[in-house]
Amino acid sequence: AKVRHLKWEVEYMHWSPDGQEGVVIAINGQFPGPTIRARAGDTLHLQLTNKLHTEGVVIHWHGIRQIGTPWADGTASISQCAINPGETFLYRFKVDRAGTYFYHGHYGMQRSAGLYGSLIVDVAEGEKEKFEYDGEFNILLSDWWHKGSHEQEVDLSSKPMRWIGEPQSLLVNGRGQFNCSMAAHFSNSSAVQCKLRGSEQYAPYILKVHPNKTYRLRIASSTALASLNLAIGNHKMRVVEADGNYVKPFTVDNIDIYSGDSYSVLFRTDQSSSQNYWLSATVRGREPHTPPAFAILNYLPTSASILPISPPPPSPRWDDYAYSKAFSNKIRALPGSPKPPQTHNRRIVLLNTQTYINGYTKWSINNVSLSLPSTPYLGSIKYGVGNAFDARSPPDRGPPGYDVMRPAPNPNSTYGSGVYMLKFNSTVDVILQNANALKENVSEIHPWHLHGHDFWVVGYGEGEFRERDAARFNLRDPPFRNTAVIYPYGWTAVRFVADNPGVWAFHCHIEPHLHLGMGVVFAEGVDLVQGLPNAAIACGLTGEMLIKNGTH
Ligand SMILES: O=C1O[C@H]([C@@H](O)CO)C(O)=C1O
Repeated sequence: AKVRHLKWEVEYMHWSPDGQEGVVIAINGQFPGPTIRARAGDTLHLQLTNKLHTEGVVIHWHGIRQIGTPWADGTASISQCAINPGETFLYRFKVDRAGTYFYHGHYGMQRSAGLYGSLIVDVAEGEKEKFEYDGEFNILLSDWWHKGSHEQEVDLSSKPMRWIGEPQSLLVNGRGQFNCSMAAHFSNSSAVQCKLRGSEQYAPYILKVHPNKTYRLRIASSTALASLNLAIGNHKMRVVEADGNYVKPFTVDNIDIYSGDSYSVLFRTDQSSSQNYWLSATVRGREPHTPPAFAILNYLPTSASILPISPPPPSPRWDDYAYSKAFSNKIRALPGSPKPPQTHNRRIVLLNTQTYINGYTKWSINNVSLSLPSTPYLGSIKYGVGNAFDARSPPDRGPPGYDVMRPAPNPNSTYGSGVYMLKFNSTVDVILQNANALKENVSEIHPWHLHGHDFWVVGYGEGEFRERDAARFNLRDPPFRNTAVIYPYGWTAVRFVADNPGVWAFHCHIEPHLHLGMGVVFAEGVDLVQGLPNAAIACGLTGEMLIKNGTH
């Protein structure tokens, strides 16, 4: 195993992700940020310098569990103090398991501003993957708005809330087309055909393949909002990995991918090599106002500039939830994967509701809308600093008798910064309970992401979760993941072991929803945390503590 040294500078730059110029948060002048490639067991030693002139920054390593390094999780107000302009922070952590991961900003809405990139961990030297392939590609999916992220933050925090709406474009590896479509000739919209030379910042990503080979396609979604369906025209995909864990392989025409998810699929280049093919991503779960994203599967020696002659692959209707649920249900752990404990110590039901606080629109969990404290939890809990956050734990259940099928009779909630204190090494069930939003007959998809752990996705259900539903949990081959979706008016049950000392966010990965309070905070074994760097706690009340102790 190696120590990999990286030096990154984060700064705004002009960029045209979709043909219209805006500003993005770039890393070392790149958008998306550089792809990190390491081997399982390696340590990343990453010096991050904040070159944003007037705002802090942090980066979260999505899917990396940060075992023993909770201060490196990159969550502002939770694991560390935001890195101030001009400052350099050292992220040092182990990538302990091969898989497809990514990284992104976790402060305000910096992910929406384009702060993201891929993190690929190969198997350790001398080890073999559990499946074979001749080559691989990596795709990071995202969505893009023409309105800047700061204005979006203001819109969301206004009274009444101004919703950000649907993205203008979907991006594949940071590339999309807004002013034109590569598939205009197949569509009945007024889109004009793109005339691209290939050198544009928004030219499509090209996957160059040789015929009759097997390729691994790594896919991760860093979208701020959009749930997606991804397909490769005329090609089937065999799903082999989800969120850094092997799954029992299964073959499909297309996959659903929610924000925070990652997958590996294998595909065989068994089609005519005199043509190229579409790779497309379309919106699911929200009425689409965003055209599909395209990349080109280019069969060599055919020229990449020859557009596919077949229409883009069909995608399911945006509101065909049965289709999505069928896909979710196909995802099972590969035999030999970690098995869930057969019993639990605590069951927490998290009711997801859209609410008001003094007329401001919020998202709330058990009627509490997460409001992050100015002193990061990890330091304040470790050092027992008082009054850093709400001392009262948030509730383990929503209001009794709540009707998840209807708008709440009383839609008001309150702010909170309390923490779910989990007993170290205990087994925790969390039931994510969806409900009707503020408007009648509206309930949306929310992909929930857990930091510091993987969980077993042990069940999905419709309507309100009842204790007897637990008898149907899949404790035999549930997938081990870090992100799980809740479907409209449904519930999703996950189980995990609280065995990683630290303070961990668990939240909806839709960035505007998190910004509006849709998350909770778990803490376990914080007294066991070692080696908290001063730079991670040098703000707020822990910063004052450092000064008093003369360590500063
Ligand atoms: O948080 C959200 O707000 C809007 C809508 O509910 C109010 O405009 C929407 O679709 C969300 O996901």
